[in-house]
Amino acid sequence: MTTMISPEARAVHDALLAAGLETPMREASSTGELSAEQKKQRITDMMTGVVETLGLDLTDDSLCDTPSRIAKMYVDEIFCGLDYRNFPKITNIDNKMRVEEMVKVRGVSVTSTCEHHFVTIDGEASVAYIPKDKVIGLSKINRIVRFFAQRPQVQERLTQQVLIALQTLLETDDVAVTIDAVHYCVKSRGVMDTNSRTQTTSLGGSFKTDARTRHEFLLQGVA
Ligand SMILES: Nc1nc2c(ncn2[C@@H]2O[C@H](COP(=O)(O)OP(=O)(O)OP(=O)(O)O)[C@@H](O)[C@H]2O)c(=O)[nH]1
Ligand SMILES: [Zn+2]
Repeated sequence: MTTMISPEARAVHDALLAAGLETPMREASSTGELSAEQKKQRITDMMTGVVETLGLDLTDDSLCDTPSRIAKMYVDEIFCGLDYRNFPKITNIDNKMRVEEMVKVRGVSVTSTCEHHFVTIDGEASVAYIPKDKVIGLSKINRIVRFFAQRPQVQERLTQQVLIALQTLLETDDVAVTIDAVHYCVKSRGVMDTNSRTQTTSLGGSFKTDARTRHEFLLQGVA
C-alpha cells in the first residue's frame, strides 16, 4: 500500500483480512498498481469495445463520451471504495461524558452496486454502538457505510464490513448493523420482482449476547 493510506484505513483493511471479510481484490490493486487515471483510460478503451459490440454508433454526439463517462463513474464514484486512499477521515472523540447507553443512527442511505450484475442496490442502514473509551463523529458513520457501499457488493458482506470497521475504529465489540434494501438485479431484470426487499443484520458483543440490547436495537432496527 502507498503511504497515502491513513492508519485507520489500514487497521480496518487488516481487520477485514483477518476476519476473511475483505472484498476479494487482487493484492496488487491494494498496493496502488494503477493510478486512477490509468484505470480510467483502460476502462474507457474496454467500454468502447462493449458499446460498439452492442451495435451502438459511437460517432453519435450523445453516445461518444459514454465509455469515458462510465470509466469516470466506476473509478471516481460508484467503485471508489475499492481504494483505501478514499477511506473517510475519522474523528474520534474521547468518551469524557461517559456515554454508556446505545447510540443509534437510523435511516442511513445505502446506494451500492451488486457485484453479480453491476446494477444498483438501494436501501437504508441502521447502525448502533455502545461507547467504551471512544465516541465517533456522527457523520463518520454515514461516511463509513458509504465507503463500503461504493464497491461491487453482496449485501451480507457490506453489512459485516461496516460492523468490523466500526468495531475496529471504536475499539469495542458492541456494534450492530442492519441493512434493508431493494436489489435492482431482482427488480429490473431476472425474476423481475418489484416488491421484495432484503434485510441483513450483523451483531457484535452485547448486541449478540444480551437479549435486551439485541431487542432494543432490532425493535426499531430499520427506519
Ligand atoms: N446472497 C446474495 N445474493 C445476491 C445479492 N445480490 C444479488 N444476488 C444473487 O446472486 C445470484 C446470482 O445467480 P446466478 O444464477 O449466477 O445469476 P442469474 O442467472 O443472473 O440469476 P437470476 O437473478 O435468478 O436471473 C442471484 O440469485 C441474485 O439474486 C446479495 O447481495 N446477496
Ligand atoms: Zn445482482
